[in-house]
Amino acid sequence: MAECHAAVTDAELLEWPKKDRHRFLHAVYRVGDLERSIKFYTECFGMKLLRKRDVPEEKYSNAFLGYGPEESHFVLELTYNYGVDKYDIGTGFGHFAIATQHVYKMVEDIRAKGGTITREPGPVKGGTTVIAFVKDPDGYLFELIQRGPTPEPLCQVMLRVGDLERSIKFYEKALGMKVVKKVDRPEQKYTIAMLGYGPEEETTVLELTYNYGVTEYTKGNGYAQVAISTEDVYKSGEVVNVVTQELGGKITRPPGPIPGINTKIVSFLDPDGWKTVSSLALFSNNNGESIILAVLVLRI
Ligand SMILES: C[C@@H](O)C(=O)SC[C@H](NC(=O)CC[C@H](N)C(=O)O)C(=O)NCC(=O)O
Repeated sequence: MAECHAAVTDAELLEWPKKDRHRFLHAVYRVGDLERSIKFYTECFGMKLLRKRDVPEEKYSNAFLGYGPEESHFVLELTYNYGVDKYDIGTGFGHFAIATQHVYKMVEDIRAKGGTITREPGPVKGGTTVIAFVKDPDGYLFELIQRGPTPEPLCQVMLRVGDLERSIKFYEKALGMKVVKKVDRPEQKYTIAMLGYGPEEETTVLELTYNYGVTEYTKGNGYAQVAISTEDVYKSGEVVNVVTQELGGKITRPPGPIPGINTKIVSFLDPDGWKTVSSLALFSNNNGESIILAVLVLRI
């Protein structure tokens, strides 16, 4: 009887992420020289510096960059830890992607400014979309993708996973994401799934890549996390608890406030060992009014 009751409760709980208001908020990663990164992202990628903050008591600074305000756009949160000028990016993190109408021109402009092009512009192997890859000053890769005009140029976070179907189930169940595209390229021996909350041409997606036969990657210590909004961090924590029991992963920080600031978080590991956190943030609703939502943060 008790088991039956628990099953019903879990089933009801798993409905919550489908109703929740999720969106990709920001990605956090560590850089060795904040001013160098700001110069590169503003001059080479055309991003705006949205804000900076220094936290001397904890010996770090942040810079927030992107193509629009944090209240409505996905942004990059760069962290500089005092005195640390180098990070290991690992093999699991893939890239961030920028959608542009002009990949060839953007590449030439970046090259002229001294940027490193690691993959020249041209159709993706096995497909037709024109892409290029650029390495930032810390070694993080940015894929440039040729597309029409988009409200969200910062369009992908690519992570490699060891079992794509398991990961898809995890992100669908725990975070209410949907598979918006799946591509298998047997010739190139990989499958990718784009997961998110809307069409990939309009909103940021999580691109999960499965390379045939590869189940393990290193995490490094550079890339940190992606933040996803939720209206109720406690309910989301309960959902994650259920999902991790079924699919793997675990909660690493239970839902609750961060001392001293008006932010609530929960953190968890996904089945590949990517971590998750949650917090509170300001957003604008469809009427342009500011509202407060809780935030889930995926972290590796
Ligand atoms: C448009 C969309 O299909 C892409 O851009 S996919 C990009 C493609 N991805 C991979 O190859 C993933 C597997 C790879 N082994 C990895 O782990 O990164 C890519 O990067 N293609 C490179 C190319 O030169 O076309």
